[in-house]
Amino acid sequence: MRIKSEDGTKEMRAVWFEDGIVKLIDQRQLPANFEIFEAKTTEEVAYAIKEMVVRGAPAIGITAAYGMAQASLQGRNVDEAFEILRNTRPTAHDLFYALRSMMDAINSGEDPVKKAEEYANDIIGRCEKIGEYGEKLIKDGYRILTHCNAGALAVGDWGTATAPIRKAHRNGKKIFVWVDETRPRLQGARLTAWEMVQEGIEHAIIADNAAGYFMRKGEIDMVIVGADRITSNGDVANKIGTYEKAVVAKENGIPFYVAAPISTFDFSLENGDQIPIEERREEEVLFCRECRIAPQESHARNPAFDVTPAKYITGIITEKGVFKPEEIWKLKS
Ligand SMILES: CSC[C@@H](O)[C@@H](O)C(=O)COP(=O)(O)O
Repeated sequence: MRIKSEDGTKEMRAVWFEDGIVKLIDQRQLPANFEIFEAKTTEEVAYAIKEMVVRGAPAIGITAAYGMAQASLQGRNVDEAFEILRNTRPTAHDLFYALRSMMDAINSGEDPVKKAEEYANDIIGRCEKIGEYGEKLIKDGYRILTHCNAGALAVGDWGTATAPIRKAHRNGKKIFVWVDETRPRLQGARLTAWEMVQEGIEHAIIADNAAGYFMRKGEIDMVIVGADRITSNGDVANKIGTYEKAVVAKENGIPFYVAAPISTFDFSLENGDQIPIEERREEEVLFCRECRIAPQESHARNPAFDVTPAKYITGIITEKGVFKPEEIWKLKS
């Protein structure tokens, strides 16, 4: 269930650690080019996270875990590495969860490389479980909408929102996936569509503002998205545009599911208003790839995430089962 290399001969994860180097499929380049980015220092790992060479909450966490292992292997001050990596992207909870796990392990004398590898395997294993629980919600013939990329590239393997989709497809259910293009970085059109092609899953890319049209026409049976942070009351931060999909889904009586491992849950926050929302460079909106699409005089705003209130969410698919937002307190350890 890994990602296939460009020539289809090798299977790989979105991120791995080899010879002291953090290696990443450069997600900025897909699907046009398949290139591996090599991060040899903490600063380069931080750059890869910040500039979205790697993106998606669980994959960001795994990259940070390898970054900590690398820093420790290089004899670098791990507190300093922790700070550098912590200040890359503010919304995805997995980043902080991974950094804390690594610091605890390092402080208690565990082998950091082994720990980072265990961390990656654990998160990917959790996502496979999400696939098993989520698959049961998908009926034969379902047409499923997803937003952004919550696939293998966003985790390392399997994905969160795409794990149930992949399992359903593998189990022989006939499914169809509506892929939101996901402006401004086009994670849907570039990355989710690329993964659907790799898996041979029937799909169509739609403009971000087209989902409501298809919902009203009765052409969407369910929505599954990933999450960057989930708070105690079941509010969910995810890629900008998720909120409006959830509201329109509820209006049309379409079930709206969020898929995420427990590493994405932040029980220290009561509700979604407390989640720090990353605001990225205006150029991401003013340009489409290298081409400026807006007048030279215009400015833009670019929040990378929004918060979907719990009341719009039918269920949260985790490695421990499917929970209503008001039930997630049961997952608090
Ligand atoms: C399994 S990934 C879940 C989320 O991280 C994903 O839906 C998302 O919003 C990614 O945002 P990105 O800005 O591409 O890192």
